Amino acid sequence: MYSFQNVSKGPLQNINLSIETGEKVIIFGPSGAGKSTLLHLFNRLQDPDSGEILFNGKSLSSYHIPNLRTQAGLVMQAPHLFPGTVLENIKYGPSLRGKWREKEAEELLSYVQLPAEYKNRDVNHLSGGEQQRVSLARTLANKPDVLLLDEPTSALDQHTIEEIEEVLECLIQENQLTMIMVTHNLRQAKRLGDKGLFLSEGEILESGPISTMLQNPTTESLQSFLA
Ligand SMILES: Nc1ncnc2c1ncn2[C@@H]1O[C@H](COP(=O)(O)OP(=O)(O)OP(=O)(O)O)[C@@H](O)[C@H]1O
Repeated sequence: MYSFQNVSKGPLQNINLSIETGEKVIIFGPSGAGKSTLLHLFNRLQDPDSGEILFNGKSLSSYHIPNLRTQAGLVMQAPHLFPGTVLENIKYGPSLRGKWREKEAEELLSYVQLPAEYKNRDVNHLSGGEQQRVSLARTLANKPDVLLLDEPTSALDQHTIEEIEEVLECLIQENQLTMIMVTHNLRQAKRLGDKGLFLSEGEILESGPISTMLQNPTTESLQSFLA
């Protein structure tokens, strides 16, 4: 699905990686390693300084950016909702493309485990966890193939983190999404991911099955990061 060939950008040096359809990839590592920069390359929030990225066999730079961002939807740490109701936020993307059916609202809300009557609520009156669910529903409304998650639960309390993780697990499985997530939460990495990329000072120092990486790190850098 994705192939990075000698990609450099800002802090990132010579990144080579491949991600297959349906994989659940965790990007983790110390603060400032370049994790967000790497995530932003997947839907062209940033473009490489050098090297090439292929998406489904075609150069990422040849994609029409709005179409690409519909296919590869990003959910950020703090939900960026615009003022208005839950429904207005959710239907915005598909309405622009003339692809909105009113009955989808309830389905989307049920995916993120919010009651149907929430559709008429003002987003400014929702809790942080509820806003993050609406943010997820808004991304899902575009029917993405890839979900890009940038520390989606870091602003939430433990109970809400677990609820959002459950939502993510279900919707990724039901919609057979490819997930690429940056997280500092290693328990979350193990719960939601199957492949890990350990990034330090702009380089991928270790990759493989996430549970193996966390249990038996092979590089000294990962060992000391986990210690
Ligand atoms: N285009 C760029 N050119 C030069 N430096 C950059 C560029 N983009 C980001 N940086 C710098 O690279 C460093 C890594 O940024 P990034 O946000 O990707 O790290 P991170 O691993 O996500 O960090 P954190 O865990 O703290 O969020 C930062 O110091 C940032 O200022």
